[in-house]
Amino acid sequence: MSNLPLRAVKVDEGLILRSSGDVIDGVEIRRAKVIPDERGRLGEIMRADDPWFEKFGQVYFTTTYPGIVKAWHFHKKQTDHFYVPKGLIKVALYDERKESSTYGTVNQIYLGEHCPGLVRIPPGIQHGWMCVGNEEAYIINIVSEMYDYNSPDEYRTGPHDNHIPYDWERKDG
Ligand SMILES: Cc1cn([C@H]2C[C@H](O)[C@@H](COP(=O)(O)OP(=O)(O)O[C@H]3O[C@@H](C)C(=O)[C@@H](O)[C@H]3O)O2)c(=O)[nH]c1=O
Repeated sequence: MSNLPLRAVKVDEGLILRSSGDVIDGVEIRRAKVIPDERGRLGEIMRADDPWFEKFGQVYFTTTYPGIVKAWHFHKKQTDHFYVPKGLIKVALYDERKESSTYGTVNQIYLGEHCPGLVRIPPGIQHGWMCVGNEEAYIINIVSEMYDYNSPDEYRTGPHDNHIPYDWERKDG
């Protein structure tokens, strides 16, 4: 499948979404507050009175080594919220919900310690990321469901050879 062309759309201060159309219906993206001082940094991620907050399933971290792609995944029940405190990733999303107003749309956004932000991904959206920095990236995922060891809500498609109109190749310029 050939790539869909992506154009830049500013979604919040300092966060540029690249999209083949609109922001995917149900996806939310925002800049996150980081407060530095002479001792280090403190970053807010999510709180119980957050308009995005639905319910608590679990929080976990996962990491990715430079150049590695973790994709494509989607969930039938689970909503994900990604935050990247260390390193840099490009997150790609593809809406393959046939009933969606943004069906067929690709979104891509960079998240990392220099562009702190939170991305909310509802069920049914194909998603994944590539570590594009030169150090291991740390991803915190706040999810609405607990991981079911016997029957994970994880549906996977290979990262490169697939029906999704997006490729992970670096774009030099
Ligand atoms: C989530 C989870 C996984 N695991 C296990 C399953 C597996 O053996 C190992 C690694 O899990 P995964 O292969 O799912 O890890 P990973 O590929 O890093 O998973 C993540 O990928 C990105 C792209 C996403 O979108 C996330 O939703 C998440 O699925 O950890 C747990 O034991 N407990 C958990 O809570």
